[in-house]
Amino acid sequence: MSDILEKIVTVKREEVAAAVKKVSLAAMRADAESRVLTRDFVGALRGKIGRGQAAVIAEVKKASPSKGVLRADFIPADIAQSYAEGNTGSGGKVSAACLSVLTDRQFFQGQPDYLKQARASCDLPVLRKDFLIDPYQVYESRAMGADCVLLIAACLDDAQMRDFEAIALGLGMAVLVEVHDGAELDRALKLKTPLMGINNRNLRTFEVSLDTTLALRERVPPDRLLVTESGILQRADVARMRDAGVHAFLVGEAVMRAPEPGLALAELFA
Ligand SMILES: O=C(O)c1ccccc1NCC(=O)[C@H](O)[C@H](O)COP(=O)(O)O
Repeated sequence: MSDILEKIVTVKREEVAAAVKKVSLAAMRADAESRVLTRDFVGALRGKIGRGQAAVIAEVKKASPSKGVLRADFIPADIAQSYAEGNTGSGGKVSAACLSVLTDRQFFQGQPDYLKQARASCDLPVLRKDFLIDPYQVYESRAMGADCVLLIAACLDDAQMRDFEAIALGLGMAVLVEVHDGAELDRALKLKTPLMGINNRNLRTFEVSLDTTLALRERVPPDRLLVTESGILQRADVARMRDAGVHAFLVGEAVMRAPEPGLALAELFA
């Protein structure tokens, strides 16, 4: 595990230990199980692709470890609405299929309330973007309203990925499993989820290369839905991915830095 991941995981263990003291695992589980209405994350992505449109998971991210603060006027509800409404780029109307909301406080300046605010402001399914290392956080994700959780292969062993996936699916959530290399992809393909995220950002060096997706894409079977993550900054990046048969995107920085995120989305995916 890289230095930054090591630090993040250490903080997450501390956060979980503190959270369990306030709300027990049993109480968090009961809260999660009482929230039965999830929005269909996979269906939203497949729907866009079926209509020949880009399937975009648009991110609500105030800051990141690699780039610092991305946006000073950070109002999650407004940003989410802007993504959901979309805009008309030169190629027609474009809107997001889903949202991704950073809930990590220490490294991304996020918080669970941002997810709640973003979800309440629109009808898009929402990914909780955080570093899950304990089952407690999977229940917590549903309790805060998430429709999908992220499982990062670099942070989890096979048994954890399988167990966390089972909990998430049992709660009606989708699972986006994230990989960065072939060994992680092989492990991820043992899961049931169709959502395979290939992160173009090396979490150790922060170096971003779209070649990561291009190198791994042929190893993703056709029954899975490949999501290319990170580093999609300009229309040429989108075109490169489309030429390679990749139609689902997780995009943060490019749209978060723009004055009007929905307009930036439309221009990027026109
Ligand atoms: O964004 C970071 O600096 C980062 C650092 C360490 C671990 C994860 C990190 N980002 C999480 C993400 O996966 C991105 O927010 C997401 O893929 C969007 O990426 P981008 O479009 O490049 O903002």
